[in-house]
Amino acid sequence: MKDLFSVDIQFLKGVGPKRAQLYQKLGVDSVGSLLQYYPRSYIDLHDTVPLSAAPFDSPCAVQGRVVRKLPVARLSGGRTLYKVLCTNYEQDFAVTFFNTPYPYGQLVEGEDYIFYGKFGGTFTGRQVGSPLFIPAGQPHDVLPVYPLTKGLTSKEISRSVAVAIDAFLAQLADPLPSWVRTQYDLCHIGFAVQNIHLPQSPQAAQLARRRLIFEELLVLQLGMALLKQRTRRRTDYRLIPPDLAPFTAALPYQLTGAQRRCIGEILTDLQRPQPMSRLLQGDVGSGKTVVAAAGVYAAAQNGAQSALMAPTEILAEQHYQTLNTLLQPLGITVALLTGSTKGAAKKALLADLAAGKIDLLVGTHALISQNVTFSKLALVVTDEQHRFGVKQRGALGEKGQYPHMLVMSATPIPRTLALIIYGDLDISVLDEKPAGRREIETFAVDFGKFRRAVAFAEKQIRAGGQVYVVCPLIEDSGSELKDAATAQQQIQQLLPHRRVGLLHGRMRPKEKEAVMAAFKQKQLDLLVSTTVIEVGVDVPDANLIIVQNAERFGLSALHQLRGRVGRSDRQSYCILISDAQGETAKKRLDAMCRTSDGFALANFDLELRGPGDFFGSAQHGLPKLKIADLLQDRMVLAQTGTVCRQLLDADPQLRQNPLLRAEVGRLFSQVGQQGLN
Ligand SMILES: Nc1ncnc2c1ncn2[C@@H]1O[C@H](COP(=O)(O)OP(=O)(O)OP(=O)(O)O)[C@@H](O)[C@H]1O
Repeated sequence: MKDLFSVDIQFLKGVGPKRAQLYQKLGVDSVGSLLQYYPRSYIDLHDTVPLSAAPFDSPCAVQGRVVRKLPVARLSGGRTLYKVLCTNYEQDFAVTFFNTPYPYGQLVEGEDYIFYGKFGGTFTGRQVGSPLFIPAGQPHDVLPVYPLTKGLTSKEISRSVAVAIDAFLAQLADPLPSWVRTQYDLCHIGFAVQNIHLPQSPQAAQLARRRLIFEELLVLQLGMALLKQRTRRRTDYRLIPPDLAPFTAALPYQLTGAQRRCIGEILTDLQRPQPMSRLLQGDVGSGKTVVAAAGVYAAAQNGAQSALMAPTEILAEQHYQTLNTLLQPLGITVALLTGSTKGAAKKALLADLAAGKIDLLVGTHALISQNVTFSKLALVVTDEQHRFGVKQRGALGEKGQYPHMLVMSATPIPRTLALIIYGDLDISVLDEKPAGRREIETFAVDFGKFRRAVAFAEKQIRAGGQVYVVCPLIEDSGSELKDAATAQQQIQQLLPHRRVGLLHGRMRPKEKEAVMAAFKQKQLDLLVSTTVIEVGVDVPDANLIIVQNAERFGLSALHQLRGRVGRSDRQSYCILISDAQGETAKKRLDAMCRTSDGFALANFDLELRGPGDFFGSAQHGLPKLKIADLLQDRMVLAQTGTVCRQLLDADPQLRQNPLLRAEVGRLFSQVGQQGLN
């Protein structure tokens, strides 16, 4: 469809500059992108009902003959009424349009049509306003319904699409090689485009859909594979593996088998001439940080620098503390750069960095700002990559000569999907928790038990533990939801002798850091917080987490929250407080009580909510798909994966498949990856 993407939509008959602006809002700027603007659903006009059976309050299809078109009536307020009298032989009905002469003009007296709309009015005088209609007996009796923007109706889009198909269908070249179509029984692009928009039958629409889904997933996988190839350039930092003995000897614990295996995989990558691109996937609390630290150690032993980017300041600060404690005794200089590093301190830090005096720079996305220059950046680690995505990952990578990249994620995703979502990465999995960890006991209770939960907290604190209380809101908003500030006061009243802290996202970074540090150093017994503590916070002595209004959190958030405890060999507990009666909420809380396996919970979440939230492209920085769904269409993914490999083996840069290559470029331009060379 290459050329059609350069044909401006405004020059399509019936569109013009004003409508073109509306189309822009839908992301449609060319004839090519219009043809890829697929319907959301279809109205099947096969199913007509007799008028007497048509409901008054929901739309349906009724067949009828136009008896008489009444003269145009001018109404008050400048409105115009176009009214047509029809019959379906047992009863008459009226069809009306306000201010829209076009459909009125299309109806012909004496002809039969199928009308689709809401048949209101009275029992004796049924009336349908602005219905969709087609001549009875027309082969296209399935009408597309498009996602709309204000000012553009589904019918208008359908009309523009029909014009585009009439004018350009013959010019459509198929991006899929013919052997792929034959082998996988896929229809030609021309048939697909025509039948996704104007299906001759529901079966034809199905064939079209399948083919377009196949093409889109293939293009996605090709793009990911090309990105991966790009990272397979030569790096300036082919490292010599260091002796890890001093590193492991300095640790306060033994590495788990999984940690050793993952460190091994990373060190092997670091020796290769191509830069590493690796995802380190591990459930909450599995000990990812120390694995990353081993990579940093290896780089530093080779005289090269590392960077670690965290999604929040709290996490950046925490990583800084952990890594500094771990690495500084080994002679490695660690520094922290966040949005709150300012003035002279920042200037000095940046100068040291550029002079190669800093071995590891930890920070937030401040690391990718322009004035940050490394002298020899060999390893880039990003934490919780779903908050960054493909684009930012690339930006940090550009600060060195193809440095090695390690991405840490706690999001449990089935391997087959991880391969797609992180298609540009190799994967290491930490599938073992540190020794001595016990199952976190989880209870779901109602608000009536709040005082008992606080009494239980007191018991844990007395035994040397620490407690989180998580609330969905910061301050009392007048709703019945528990807010953090009120909860802090209540708990302080119930436990006057305990030190109760408050942490929320609206506090200044310095204040947040101070509270977090106080909690870590056990100057606070109990921390009431909003979800700022959701990701990654590590306070090993914390062994109880109480979540208020637990129904307000999704399963993955609850799992992340619970992961804040159970990070030592202390028995840990999670109390989920909720009065919600809803089925889904109850099922979620039940699942939390049943298992603490992140993968099992993720699968259950998918069943409950559908894939939308979990695999939303916004989270992963993947391009937005137009027709395919990564979860529902995962069977197709297996096929496109095979084709992707076959195509690239024969033609690594897709030079012989320029149409496919152009499709890849277009899909990935959304995530800032134009030059997929
Ligand atoms: N092999 C080990 N033995 C004992 N404790 C360990 C081991 N590895 C890591 N830990 C400790 O376990 C805790 C969790 O480690 P870490 O913070 O790296 O987890 P994580 O994988 O980043 O988890 P999350 O995704 O929840 O942040 C830390 O307190 C860390 O010191």
